[in-house]
Amino acid sequence: MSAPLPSDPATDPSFRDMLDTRPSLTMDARDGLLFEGVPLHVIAAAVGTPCWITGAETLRHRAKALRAAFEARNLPVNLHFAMKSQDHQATLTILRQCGYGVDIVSGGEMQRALHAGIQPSGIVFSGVGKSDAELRAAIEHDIAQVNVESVEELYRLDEIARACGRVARAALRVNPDVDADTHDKISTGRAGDKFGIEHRRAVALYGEAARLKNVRLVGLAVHLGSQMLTAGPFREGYMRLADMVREIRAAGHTVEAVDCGGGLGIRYRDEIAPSPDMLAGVIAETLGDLDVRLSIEPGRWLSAPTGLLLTRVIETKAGNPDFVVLDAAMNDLARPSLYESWHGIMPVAPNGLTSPTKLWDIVGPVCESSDIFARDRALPADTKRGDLIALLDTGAYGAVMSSTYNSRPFAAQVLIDNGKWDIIRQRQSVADLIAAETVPEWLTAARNDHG
Ligand SMILES: Cc1ncc(COP(=O)(O)O)c(C=O)c1O
Ligand SMILES: N[C@@H](CCCC[NH3+])C(=O)O
Repeated sequence: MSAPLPSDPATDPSFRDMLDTRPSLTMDARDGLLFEGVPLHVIAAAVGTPCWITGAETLRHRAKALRAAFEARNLPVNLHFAMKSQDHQATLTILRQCGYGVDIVSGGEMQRALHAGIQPSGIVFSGVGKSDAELRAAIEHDIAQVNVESVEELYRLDEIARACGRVARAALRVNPDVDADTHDKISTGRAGDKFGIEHRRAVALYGEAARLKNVRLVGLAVHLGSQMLTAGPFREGYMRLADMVREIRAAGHTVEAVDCGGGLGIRYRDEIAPSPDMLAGVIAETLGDLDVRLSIEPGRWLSAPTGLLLTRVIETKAGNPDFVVLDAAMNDLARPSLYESWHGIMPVAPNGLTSPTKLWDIVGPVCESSDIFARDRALPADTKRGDLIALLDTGAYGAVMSSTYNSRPFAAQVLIDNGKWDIIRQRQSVADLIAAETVPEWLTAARNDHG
C-alpha cells in the first residue's frame, strides 16, 4: 500500500480558489480552462495527451519579479536558475534573455546551458558527485565557479586543473546543519545529509586550500533544501555562513563571493508562500554588509507555476473508492508518488467550475500502487472517459523527472507565448524507445531453448 496523499476535502482549495491564485489560468464560458489565454482543449486536440504546457510570460514575469525584489533593496545579486527543475532549451533561452545564468548539477546540464547560449561566466556547478570528466569540462569551459562538496573533491579538482594547466575558481559548499523545515526527501543542509562540507571543518579547509596551486577559492556556497516556506531556516543558514566568512577573513584569507542556493517555496495548495522580498530581506540582513558578490540559485519558485500537465481521463472506475484513471502517470509526474506532494487538479471543461463534485481517487495507469496523484479529491461527479484534466504547478521537477517506465514514452511539450503556441518537444514514440536498444547477434542466432 502507498501512503495516503494529504488531500483534505474539508480544507482543499476550490477550483475557484485555484483560479484566483494563479494569474496564468482563466476559465472561459465557451472554451473552458485557458493557460496564458490559450484554450487547453485546442492543444489537446492538436498534440494529444499527456502533454506538458509551459507559459513563457509567466516565466518572464517571475524572473523579473525576483530580480526586482533585490533591486528594490539595492542589493546586487547574480541570478542562477537551478535548471534541474526545468531544463528545456526554450526555458533556458527565456531566462538567458532575462539576464539569468544557471546552477548545474551535471555535465549534461552544462552542455544544455551552453547550447542555449548561457555564457560560461553565468554557470555555477554544484553536486555531490562530479566525475573527473565533468570537472575537466567545467575547467576547460572556464565556468564561473565549481561549488566543491567534499575535501576529496577539492583535492581532485586541484589535480585535474593542474593536468589542464589551469586554475579553477571554486567555492566550498558548506553543510550548515540547519533544518529547512520541509519534506524530509528534499532537505539538503542537515548534518547527515549527503550535501556539502561539514561547517566545522570548512573554515580550516578554506585555509588549507589557500596552499593549492590550481584552485582559487572565491568563497562559500550553501543550499538548505527545497520548498522552504519560512524565513527562519534561511536566516539561520545565512547567519552561519556570515559567521564563517568573518572567521575565514580573520584568519587572513579572502572571501569574495557567497552563493545562497535556492529553496524558495511556492503555494501548491494553501501554503502561505514566501515572497522574493522575504528572501532579499533575509539575505540583506545576514550577508548584506559583508562586501561579497552574492548569488542565488532559485529553481522551483521560478519554474513551478509556469507549467501544467494536461491529461485525459481513460476510464472512471466505480467502487470504493471511485477512481478516475488518467492517461498521465507517475512516470510523467513523479512528485506525488515520491513525496506525497499535493498538486491542484482541475477539470478543463467550461462547466467544470459549476458542476456538483464528488471525491475520487485520481490515479495513472502504471502498474504500481503508488501511481496515485491524489486520494479523496473533488472532481465533477459526472467526470467521464475522454474528459480533460489539468495537473497544476508542474513546471518544476515535472517533465525533467519523467521516465519511460512501463514503456510509456516521454510526453509532448508545448510552449505558449503571448497567444502563440508551439510544440517544443515531440511526443516520443515506442519506436524511439526500441530504436535505442540492440540485441546482440549471438543472442538472435541462438536456438530457442524450447527446441
Ligand atoms: C545546489 C542547489 N541549488 C539550487 C537548488 C534549487 O532548489 P529550489 O528548486 O528549491 O529553488 C537545488 C535543489 O534543491 C540545489 O540542490
Ligand atoms: N525533486 C524535488 C526537489 C529536489 C530539489 C533538488 N535537490 C521536488 O520535486 O520537490
